[in-house]
Amino acid sequence: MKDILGKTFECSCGKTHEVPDIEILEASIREAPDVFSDAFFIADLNTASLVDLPGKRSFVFNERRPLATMENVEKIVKASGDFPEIVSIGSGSLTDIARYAAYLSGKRFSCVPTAPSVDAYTSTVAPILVNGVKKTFMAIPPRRILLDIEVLRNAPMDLLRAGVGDIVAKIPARMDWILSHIVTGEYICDFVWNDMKDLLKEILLKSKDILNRERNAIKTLMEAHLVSGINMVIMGNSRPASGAEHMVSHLIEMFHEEKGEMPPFHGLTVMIGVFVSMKAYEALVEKKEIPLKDYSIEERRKELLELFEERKVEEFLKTYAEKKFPKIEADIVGEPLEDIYWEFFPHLKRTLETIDVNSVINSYSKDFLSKVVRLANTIRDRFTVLDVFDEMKILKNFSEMVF
Ligand SMILES: NC(=O)C1=CN([C@@H]2O[C@H](COP(=O)(O)OP(=O)(O)OC[C@H]3O[C@@H](n4cnc5c(N)ncnc54)[C@H](OP(=O)(O)O)[C@@H]3O)[C@@H](O)[C@H]2O)C=CC1
Ligand SMILES: O=C(CO)COP(=O)(O)O
Repeated sequence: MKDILGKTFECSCGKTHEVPDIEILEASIREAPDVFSDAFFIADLNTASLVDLPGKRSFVFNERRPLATMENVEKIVKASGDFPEIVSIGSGSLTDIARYAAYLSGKRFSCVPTAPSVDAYTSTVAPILVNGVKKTFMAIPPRRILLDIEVLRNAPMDLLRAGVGDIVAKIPARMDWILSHIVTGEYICDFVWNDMKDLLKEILLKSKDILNRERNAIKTLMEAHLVSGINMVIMGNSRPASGAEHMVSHLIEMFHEEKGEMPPFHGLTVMIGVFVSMKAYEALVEKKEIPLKDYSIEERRKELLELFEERKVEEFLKTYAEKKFPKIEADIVGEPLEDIYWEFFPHLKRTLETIDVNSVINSYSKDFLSKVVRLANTIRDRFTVLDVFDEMKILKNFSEMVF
C-alpha cells in the first residue's frame, strides 16, 4: 500500500486516481503528544488511559463509548478552538467524530487507532448519526496515522472479532458491486479489489491467530483495514467496502439507537450482514430455489413502523422509492461472481465460525433479524443482492429462510 500513497495514476477502469499522502508511522502511543505537537486530542475514558494527554489540548468524553453523533461532532468543533489539527485516540467512533469535526472546521485530521476493529482510519467518509439516522458524509483522510501494534494487539477481544467481521465484509461488498455493474451498468474499478484480495485471503487463513493476538496476524488485519480505507478514498465513496452486509448492520445499529440502547460494535453487526450476504450468494450462485412471495410497500411501511418512528420511516421509504430496479435477467451470475464465490466462500464460512457469528445472531430474535433482512435495502440507494432478490420477488421468503 505504501508505494501508492501520494501518487496519481491512470487506472485501467478509465479514471485517474489520486491517493492522498498519508504518513503512517509505527511508534509507542505515549509519543503521540510529541508527534502531534500542536494538535488537539480527543479520547474517551478507556483510550485516554493509554496515553498521558496534555490537559490544555485535549477533550476526554466523560462517557463510555461515545458514538459518532452530530452532537458529539459539534462538541469537538467547539472544544478544539484555534488548534490547527484534531487527533483521535480511539477506534471507529472517535476517529469519525475527529475526522468530521476537522472537516467542518477546516482543520487537519490525524488519528491514533486503538483497535483493529474497522477500516475507518485511512478512510475519507464519516458515517454520522443525525437525529438517529446513520448518514455517510464525505470528509477528509488523515494526514498521519500513528500505529502502536502492542495497543492494537491488546484491544478488547470483541473489537478483534469485530475487526475480522468488518474486513471480511469486503468480499460480499465486492460481489454486490460486480452484481450492480452487471445489472445496472454501475461503474466498477478492479484496482481496489486487486490490492485487497490477497490480504483478505491471508486474514481468512489467520483468523484464529488474530484472536490469539499474534503480532503478525494483527499487523495483517490492520494493514487490510488501512488498504480498505484507502480504497474508499480512491473511489470517493464506500462502495468497495460496504454493501448489503453494511445495510443490515446500519439498520440494527439504528434500531438500538431508536431504543436508546448502545449497539454492539460495528463489526459484530456487520458479521450478521456477512452471514446474510453469504446465504444470498449461495442461493444465487448455486441456483437454489426460493419460492416467490409478494412483499408490498404497505407491508414494508408497517414493518418499518414496528421498528422506527414515523419520521425515519418516511425518510427510508423516500430513499427506497427513488431506487431504480432494472429488470433482472434469469441468469445474472457472471464469471467474476462465481470466481470469488468458489475462491473465498469456503474459507469465509469457517472464519465466521471462528469469530462466533452465531453468538451475535442468537442475541436477537429470528423474527427481528428476518425483518431486518427484508427491510435493509430500504435505507440506502446502493444496489445490492438484496435488491436483486426484491426485484425477483424472493426477498420475503429468503428473509424467512436465512436464519
Ligand atoms: N469512516 C469509515 O469509513 C468507517 C466508519 N466506521 C464507524 O466506526 C464506528 C464503530 O467503531 P468501532 O471501532 O467498532 O467501535 P467504537 O469506536 O464505537 O467503540 C469501541 C469502544 O471500545 C473501547 N476501546 C477502543 N479501543 C480500546 C482499547 N485499546 N482498550 C480498551 N478499550 C478500547 C472504547 O470504549 P470504552 O471506553 O467505552 O470502552 C471505544 O469507545 C461506527 O460508527 C461505524 O459506522 C466503520 C467502518 C468504516
Ligand atoms: O462502514 C463502512 C465500511 O466498513 C463505511 O461504509 P458505510 O458507512 O458507507 O456503510
